[in-house]
Amino acid sequence: MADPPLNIGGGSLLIAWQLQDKNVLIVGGGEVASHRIDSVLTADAHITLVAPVKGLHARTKGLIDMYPSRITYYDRRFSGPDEIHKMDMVLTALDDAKYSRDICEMCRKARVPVNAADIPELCDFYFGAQIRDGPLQIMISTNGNGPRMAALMKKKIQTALSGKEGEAIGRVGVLRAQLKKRAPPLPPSGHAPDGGVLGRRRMKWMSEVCNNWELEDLTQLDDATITKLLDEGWEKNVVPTLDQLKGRRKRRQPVSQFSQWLPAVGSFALGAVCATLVLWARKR
Ligand SMILES: C[C@@]1(CC(=O)O)c2cc3[nH]c(cc4nc(cc5[nH]c(cc(n2)[C@H]1CCC(=O)O)[C@@](C)(CC(=O)O)[C@@H]5CCC(=O)O)C(CC(=O)O)=C4CCC(=O)O)c(CCC(=O)O)c3CC(=O)O
Ligand SMILES: NC(=O)C1=CN([C@@H]2O[C@H](COP(=O)(O)OP(=O)(O)OC[C@H]3O[C@@H](n4cnc5c(N)ncnc54)[C@H](O)[C@@H]3O)[C@@H](O)[C@H]2O)C=CC1
Repeated sequence: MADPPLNIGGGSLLIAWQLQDKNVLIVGGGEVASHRIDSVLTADAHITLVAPVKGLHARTKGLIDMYPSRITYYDRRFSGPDEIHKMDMVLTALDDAKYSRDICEMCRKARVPVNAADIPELCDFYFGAQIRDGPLQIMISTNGNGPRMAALMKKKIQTALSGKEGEAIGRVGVLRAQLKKRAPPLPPSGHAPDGGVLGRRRMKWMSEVCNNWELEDLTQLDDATITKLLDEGWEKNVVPTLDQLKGRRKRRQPVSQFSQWLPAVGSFALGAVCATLVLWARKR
């Protein structure tokens, strides 16, 4: 095994926090709060939003109207620690740093994780620039150094993506779920009778499918093709290609312009050499 790195530390923990059906309190209703609402709704949590109506940004207003069953809105100022206790997370986006500070303190006492958009040093976690394509979620963080730089890095990364990744990953998710049904990770007893041999074979096979298949081919994994891949691949312990599964001949590699013209150019050159030799021989 490789040695552990020497200069470890100085970063933050990058995790995909599961918030389904959890309660998130957002204090403040400006533009920053509106983007917090987007992020929290994407994670399927329930939002309690506390902000006086006169300070609401149009975007925030729109979201409150659009998702009445997912956002419980209170037209008032934050009222105190009682608002925090039942929360799984608190986000403040206020124009009043003193207030943000007080709320952070209350959260710390109640051991509720908190992010204050205007006070990085009091945040338990930071937001980042996000790229989302279905199940693919990429977060770019500069760890508080340059939020605008995170937005610029996002644009760079976006240009490197084809747009097919989310769909391909979604289909891999369905394949994995079907495979786990055929070869369950653990029996109800919680103890693998074969010492984990099946589990290791399952993971190796799954990794090989991801490694060997083109992204484009993975997007073609409809339900019927998944069943076929499991029958003819997993059950026989091989990883067939999409072409093999569909009974197609291997697709030809695209030929370059040059190799396409090579035979014609070659024949012409050979003809020219022969003609020159004949003429030269006649002259002599
Ligand atoms: C620490 C952090 C806390 C947190 O918010 O979690 C934080 C803090 C602060 N941001 C401030 C300003 C700006 N923030 C942005 C933009 C974004 N800020 C985001 C995250 C974070 N911002 C966290 C660190 C993330 C990291 O380091 O990677 C992004 C990535 C995600 C998001 O907010 O959802 C989102 C881009 C998303 C996208 O475009 O995709 C822009 C540019 C713009 O709006 O285009 C500016 C103006 C230019 C500038 O200052 O750089 C100020 C006021 C500073 C002041 O008053 O001078 C503070 C407070 C302070 O630093 O004191
Ligand atoms: N982290 C980030 O990405 C960024 C953070 N910021 C910071 O985020 C904060 C919010 O920015 P904006 O949304 O543009 O501000 P904003 O001024 O548009 O909104 C502030 C909101 O807080 C509400 N508010 C004020 N006191 C309140 C209280 N006691 N209880 C409930 N609600 C209250 C106001 O009614 C308003 O809705 C600012 O401090 C700003 O400096 C700004 C840009 C980016």
